[in-house]
Amino acid sequence: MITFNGVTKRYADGTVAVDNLSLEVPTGEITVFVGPSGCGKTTSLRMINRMIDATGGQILLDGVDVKTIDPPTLRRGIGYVIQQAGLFPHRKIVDNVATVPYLLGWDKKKARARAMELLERVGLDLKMADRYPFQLSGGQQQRVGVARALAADPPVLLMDEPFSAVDPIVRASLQEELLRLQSELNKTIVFVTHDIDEAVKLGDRVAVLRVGGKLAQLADPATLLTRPADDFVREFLGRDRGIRRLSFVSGDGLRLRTDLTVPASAEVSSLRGTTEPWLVVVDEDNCPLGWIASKDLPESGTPADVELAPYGTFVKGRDSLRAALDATLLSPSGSAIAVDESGRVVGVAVREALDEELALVAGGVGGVDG
Ligand SMILES: Nc1ncnc2c1ncn2[C@@H]1O[C@H](COP(=O)(O)OP(=O)(O)OP(=O)(O)O)[C@@H](O)[C@H]1O
Repeated sequence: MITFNGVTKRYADGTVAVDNLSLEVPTGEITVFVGPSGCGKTTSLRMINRMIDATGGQILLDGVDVKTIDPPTLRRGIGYVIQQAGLFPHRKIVDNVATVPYLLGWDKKKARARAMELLERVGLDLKMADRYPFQLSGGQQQRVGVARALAADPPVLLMDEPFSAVDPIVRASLQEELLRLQSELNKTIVFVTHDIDEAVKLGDRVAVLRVGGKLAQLADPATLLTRPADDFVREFLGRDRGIRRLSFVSGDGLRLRTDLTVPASAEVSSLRGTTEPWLVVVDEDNCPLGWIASKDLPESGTPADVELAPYGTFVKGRDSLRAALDATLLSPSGSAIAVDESGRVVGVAVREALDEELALVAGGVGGVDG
């Protein structure tokens, strides 16, 4: 565990970048520092590995004041990832990743084997190993940066805006990759970003800082979105925090109907007279093909003869209520199709089911939070 105990950083010119910061970073979790530019996120992060020394208070690593540990020893147990990866341009990728093992005196073969294992782990093609950084895309370089930080298997990982220099799609995949890695590795991660969406996606806990390096709120994402501590946090979270909060509510509570599917090969005469306004047409594997309005059913033949309306799906057992709501908004029927991991229909959440669930969520919030 990392503990900030009344930590202050006053730079030589008098700027107070961090002011009496107290918080705990629990072992094996991702804690995100988020806040506007200049609020002291990077300074706070770098005081952990003593790239910057605090001018007041204490930072404890598993109960030991980091000031009592000499910086090289301290940093051996702390991986560090920065924006644009910060790779050595004149070293091959494999040697970049093996930097710390080399420094630790591992023999070259063992260090390179470890590097190759890590490249694979962060999802890079091993063909990249013998390239130089400039021969990789920004997203690939960022993966190398993560691999390098993990090379000596440090229990703590500091990440300073590691994904902010890549486009939104690559960024989303790097975030997914980090969550996947973390589910295997359980590192203690401190992650700095100015992007609140990234913070609530990645953080087990999110520390919102305000300019002057003061802690505005420390909470898990769902609590942060539901109960922002003050106007500053509320504004920083943005206007759609009610919707975003649904990302943290499972879609599993939705009541599903299983009587609304019809095979594409069905003889429609058997369906005429149905009182259901919309049905899901499925293929022979029970995967959805689209919605059909019962008023559009042909006189004879099959639903396959009709142009089907678009649909949205969510994966039961995995996706959030937000994904289910999104799925309803993609369907003229106003219902969301629930599928299993392989895309087969397991049921339909009709509008009333959504309403019931949303009412429960709103009820669960309770109290007045503005
Ligand atoms: N070496 C320095 N000397 C004086 N002031 C500094 C120094 N480094 C940072 N600062 C100031 O300390 C404050 C906090 O800076 P810091 O880089 O920690 O913020 P940040 O939240 O990481 O910002 P950003 O999101 O823009 O990177 C800022 O006002 C900055 O100008």
